[in-house]
Amino acid sequence: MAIQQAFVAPSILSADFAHLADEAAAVAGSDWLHVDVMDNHYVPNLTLGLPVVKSLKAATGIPLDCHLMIENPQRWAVGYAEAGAVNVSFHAETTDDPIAIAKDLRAAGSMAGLAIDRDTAVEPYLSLLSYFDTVLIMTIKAGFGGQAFMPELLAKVRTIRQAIDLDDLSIRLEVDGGINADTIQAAAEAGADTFVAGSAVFGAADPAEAVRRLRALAIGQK
Ligand SMILES: O=C(CO)[C@H](O)[C@H](O)COP(=O)(O)O
Ligand SMILES: [Fe+2]
Repeated sequence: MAIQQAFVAPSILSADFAHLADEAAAVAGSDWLHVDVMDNHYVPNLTLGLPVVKSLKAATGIPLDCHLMIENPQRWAVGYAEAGAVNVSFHAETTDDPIAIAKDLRAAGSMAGLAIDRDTAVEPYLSLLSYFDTVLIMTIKAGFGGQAFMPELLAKVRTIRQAIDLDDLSIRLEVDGGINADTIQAAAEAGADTFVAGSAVFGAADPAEAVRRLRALAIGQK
């Protein structure tokens, strides 16, 4: 069944980490709140982990979309599901057994997400899609916010969209990196339905308005 509604997921990577509850409240109308977990191993950057996600879960009603940029996701991913995240994405590059992690995530009550980094092809994963509820295509190299969108990576979005539609799968197709008012329409046209935006939301004078504008652009209203 095709997903109809476009989701905008502000990334708290670009928020003020000393005031995360307030920052979440500033984007209360968002569909998901995107939480970038980085371990300084898979990516050369360090952000936050399970204790912060647990506290955020208690502080906001926005469903948490955890993007794990960490090694050894088989050890850690389920904890984020148990902490109440609606979706937990781990990187295909970090495991030899993505199916096992996906099954564990679903069993723990969250959606299972497969994230694909800039330099990774999607074709080897097409046969695994039924184990996943979301696919996150990086439109930058994972690791830092504020990077420029790479339109050539939308070819991967088109490939995944085709596979989802061919098999009538219920999968959210998420794009992450450099999404803003100038790039979101191209991502939507390629087939994305879920849009992560960090600097374009938390760098805006009015983050709530930025979310509304991005959603409207994604559904072609402006
Ligand atoms: O996963 C990420 C970085 O690895 C972030 O979600 C992403 O960078 C969002 O920030 P921006 O919209 O500023 O690019
Ligand atoms: Fe992310």
